[in-house]
Amino acid sequence: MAVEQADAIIRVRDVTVRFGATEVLDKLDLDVKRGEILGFVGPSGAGKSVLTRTIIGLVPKVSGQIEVFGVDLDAANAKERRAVERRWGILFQQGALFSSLTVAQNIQFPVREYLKLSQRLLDEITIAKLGMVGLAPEVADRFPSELSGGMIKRVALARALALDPELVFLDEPTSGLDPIGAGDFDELVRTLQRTLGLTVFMVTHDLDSLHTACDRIAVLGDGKIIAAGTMAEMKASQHPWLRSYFHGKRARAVVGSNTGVV
Ligand SMILES: Nc1ncnc2c1ncn2[C@@H]1O[C@H](COP(=O)(O)OP(=O)(O)OP(=O)(O)O)[C@@H](O)[C@H]1O
Repeated sequence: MAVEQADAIIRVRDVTVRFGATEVLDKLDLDVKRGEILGFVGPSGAGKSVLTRTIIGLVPKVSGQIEVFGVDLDAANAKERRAVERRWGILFQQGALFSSLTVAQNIQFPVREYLKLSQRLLDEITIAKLGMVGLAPEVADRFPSELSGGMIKRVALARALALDPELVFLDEPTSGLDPIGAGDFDELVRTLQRTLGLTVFMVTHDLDSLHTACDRIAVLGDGKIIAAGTMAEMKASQHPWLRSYFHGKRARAVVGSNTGVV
């Protein structure tokens, strides 16, 4: 395998996705590198969730190729595909916990799907994952309706980490959280990425997250990646959408708060 390919955990090439006559992704190319947190931004409705869902196989593409961990997911047989899926974790928008299951049952759900383990071991894994995301063991027996929004996000992250993935997809993980809760969550993602060596693909609208958590940013517009690079590169871009996003009123507020300037 070429070095270049080995370093791209996700490799998207020439991917087109349509719903009826509407083309959402148009021959899109994107690499997500090993060990990075990639922030994926773009206007509302641009297709960020669609790309995420296409990569994980929930949305069919018209054409193009997607490799994850060097495996072409179209060419893979069911067993090979399952082996790839076993190596990633997903936190969907809104947390998406099963409301009729306890926190423990939610976290154990993906583990049961792939592994046959004793209940004792499953309970140990649950407590360990809750600890990783900063939650006490007592939370295990609660139902999602008994949790705050921030706790739901943390439990959803614990579930995404249940199988010790190398790659995690986070779809707007800080949406609905207050700025302090969102900041804490960004810090948690950053710490986990560093300590576990995770690669993170994060769809976000949160400028704070882009500043504090992401190594690189990719911007989606008109069905393609219109820019990809560091925050400094995004800020230097003359592209109109990037200029208004990274230099607009909200962006100035974020930069101000990051530097302690009010
Ligand atoms: N299953 C579907 N059937 C038809 N159209 C769809 C489907 N899923 C998404 N779309 C359309 O694809 C476009 C992109 O949607 P998507 O949810 O990916 O946007 P997004 O960039 O994630 O937006 P947001 O930032 O608001 O979450 C939208 O126009 C949406 O209506």
